[in-house]
Amino acid sequence: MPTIALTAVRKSYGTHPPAIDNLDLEIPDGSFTCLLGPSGCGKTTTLRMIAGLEPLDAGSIEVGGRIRDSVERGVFVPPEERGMGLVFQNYALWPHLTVARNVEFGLRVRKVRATERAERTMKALKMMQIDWAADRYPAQLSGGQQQRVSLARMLVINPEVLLLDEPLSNLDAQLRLEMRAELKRLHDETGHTIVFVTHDQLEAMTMATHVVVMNKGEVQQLAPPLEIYHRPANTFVAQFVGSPPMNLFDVGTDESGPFRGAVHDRIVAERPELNGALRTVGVRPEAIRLSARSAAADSPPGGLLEFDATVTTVLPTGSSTTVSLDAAGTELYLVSFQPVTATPGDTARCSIDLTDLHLFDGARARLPEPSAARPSKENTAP
Ligand SMILES: Nc1ncnc2c1ncn2[C@@H]1O[C@H](COP(=O)(O)OP(=O)(O)OP(=O)(O)O)[C@@H](O)[C@H]1O
Repeated sequence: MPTIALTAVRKSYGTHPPAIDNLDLEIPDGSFTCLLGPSGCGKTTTLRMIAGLEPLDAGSIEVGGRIRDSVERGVFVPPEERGMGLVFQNYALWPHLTVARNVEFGLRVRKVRATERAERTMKALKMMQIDWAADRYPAQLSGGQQQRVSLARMLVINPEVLLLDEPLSNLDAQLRLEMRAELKRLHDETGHTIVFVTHDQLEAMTMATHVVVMNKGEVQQLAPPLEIYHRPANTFVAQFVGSPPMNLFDVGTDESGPFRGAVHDRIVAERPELNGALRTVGVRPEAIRLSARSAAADSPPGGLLEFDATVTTVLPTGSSTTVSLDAAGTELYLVSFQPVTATPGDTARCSIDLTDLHLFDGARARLPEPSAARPSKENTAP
C-alpha cells in the first residue's frame, strides 16, 4: 500500500489567505490517517487534492513514489486513474438500482466479465455485512445500511487508497459507533491506506492509527492519537484535542497573580534551563486532583503542585464529574472519576503532579522534556 506525500502544496480559491499554504504532509503507508481540525481549516480541500478533484496552485502529490500531480513538472493524473476509492458524507446511491447493481456499477464501467462481477460484488457486500440486502433498493435501507453499501461500492474496485470525507456525519449516535467499529475492522482486514476527514475528535482518536491536526491550512501535528493527546506539539493541539480542553495559563516573569508566579518559580527551580523560555503551562483536567483541605497544606511534598481554588460549578455526567475552579483568578477545569462532594462556593485543595504539566514556549510550541539521560545531582560531583 502506498505512502501519500504532499510537498509544498498551495491552494487558493482566490481569497486571502490561501485555503492551503505550503503544505508538507506524508501520510504513512497502510495507515488509517484522520485529518482533524476546526471547520474551514482545509481538511476537505486536502482530501480533494489527493483525489485529483481539486487542482493545485503549487507543489506536488506523490502516491507510492509515483507523481500524481505536480505543478512544476506539468503532471496531472485524473481522478479515475489514481486507483483511489472515495466516499463522501452524502453517499449518493442510485435509487432505481438494487444494492447489488449499485455495488457492481464500477465493475461494469471497467468492463469486468459478469461472473467475476457477481463474485466481487458479493465479496464486498459480505465484507460490509450487508449481503443480505443485495436485492433491496436503497430506500428500503437505513442510513447506516446505505453507508455500508456505499463503502462496499468503493471496496469492490479494490482501490489502493480509500478517501473518506465525514462519511458518518449523517448517522445517528448509535450507527456512528457501529460504523466506526466497522471501518476499523475494514482497515485491519485490508491494510488499505485510509484517509478520513473529520472534525470530531472522538472519531479521530478512536479509529485512527495517525491523526493530522490542521488549523488555518497548516499541519499542526501528525502523530498517533495517544501521542497527540499526551504530547501535543503546541497549545492549539493541546486545546483542540480533549474535552474539556487542556487548561492553559500563561506564567513567565510577570506577576499577574500569585498562582501564576508560584507555578513559574516552582518549575524553573526544578528546571533552570527553562527560565526565560517558559511562557505557558498546560494541565489536562483529569490530572488535577481534589483533596480535603489539610493543615499541612502550606508545605506540599516534593513533586506536587498544591493550591486552593474556589469551586464554581459541579457537573456530574454519571461516569465522571467536571468541576470548574477559580484559582486566584485562573479558571481551571477538573475531571474526577471519583464521587465529588464539593459544592459551588467551597474552597477545595487541589494538587497536580509536576510531571503531568505540559510546558510551552513564547511561540506556544511544546518545550522539550528533560532528557532521560540527564545526570542526577548525586553523580555530577567533580
Ligand atoms: N469552492 C470554494 N470556493 C471558495 N472557497 C472555498 C471553496 N472550498 C473551500 N473554500 C474555502 O477554503 C477553506 C478550506 O475549506 P475546506 O472545505 O477544505 O475546510 P474543512 O476543514 O473541510 O471545513 P469543514 O469541516 O467545514 O468541511 C475555507 O476557508 C473555505 O471557505
